[in-house]
Amino acid sequence: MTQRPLRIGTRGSPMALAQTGMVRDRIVAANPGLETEIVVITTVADKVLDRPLSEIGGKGLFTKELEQALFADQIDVAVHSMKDVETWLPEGLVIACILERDDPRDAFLSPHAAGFADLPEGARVGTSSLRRGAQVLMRRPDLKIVPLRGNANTRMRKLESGECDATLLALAGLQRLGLEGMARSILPVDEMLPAVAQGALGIECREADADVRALLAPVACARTTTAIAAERALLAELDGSCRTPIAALAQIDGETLRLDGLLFLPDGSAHWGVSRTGSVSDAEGIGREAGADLKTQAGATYTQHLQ
Ligand SMILES: NCc1[nH]cc(CCC(=O)O)c1CC(=O)O
Repeated sequence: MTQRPLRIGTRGSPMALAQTGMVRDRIVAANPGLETEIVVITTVADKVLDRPLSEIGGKGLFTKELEQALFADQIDVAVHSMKDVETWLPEGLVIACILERDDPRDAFLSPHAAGFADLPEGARVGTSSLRRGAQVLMRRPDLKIVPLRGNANTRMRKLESGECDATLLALAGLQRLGLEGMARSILPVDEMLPAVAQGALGIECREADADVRALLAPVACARTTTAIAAERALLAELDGSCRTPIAALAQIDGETLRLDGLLFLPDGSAHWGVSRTGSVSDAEGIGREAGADLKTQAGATYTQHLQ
């Protein structure tokens, strides 16, 4: 057992602080009497707020500084939205634990409309997510996608002030902020397939830190871990950059895992889809095959525009 408090690293956005508080409570519930300390770390994604993340480029914009703090022994664990975690982790770090997934769907927010069907022709949808933008344009090519950055609270403020007519946010994030009432509707996954790992929280730590891993083990959710393994295997196979709009969702029913994946051109003018079912014991294999299938379908378009 570690004697000093468990130092829990997190970004400082309201959503990150809310979810880290929830994760801390789960860790303490599983390890009664454990002392903890929340350590706020600022990341590139928190500093650069005027440009889409896909333009800033590189990976790990939400995670790099937290990982540096793990290596520097300033924190013992880092709490992440698994959606923000890079496909490949740096040598020496592991996602030791993935918690039970919250609702993976996206919510629709607008002062004027209850859903896409209510938006007038040419209305502005604020999102800097290529995945969301592409799926909006697939169904409503008349809508205009406008960039909208900042944390969830900032984006809601920009929506209120009229920078756009509607926006999309992860329902799980709204719930963690206690703001699910802001959702005018929840988009079904066959209309808006979520990002890989959306709604799942993970805890990263030093691979060799057996004491810390023992503290985290009881809060892990096996079913979510399996679903995320399939989705992340799909992502790894595509080796997507931040400029690659990809969506994927694994759903588990008993011993059967179903993985749906979509790859898009950012303007929504083309998309490729895959749906595979198999045994939960083959989650990663299903993900790899689904990713390879998408890559083959997109062919030259993939290497030219999406890689
Ligand atoms: N890109 C930032 C981000 N990372 C994770 C979430 C949502 C929470 C989650 O998926 O766990 C969000 C905000 C959003 O997409 O609305």
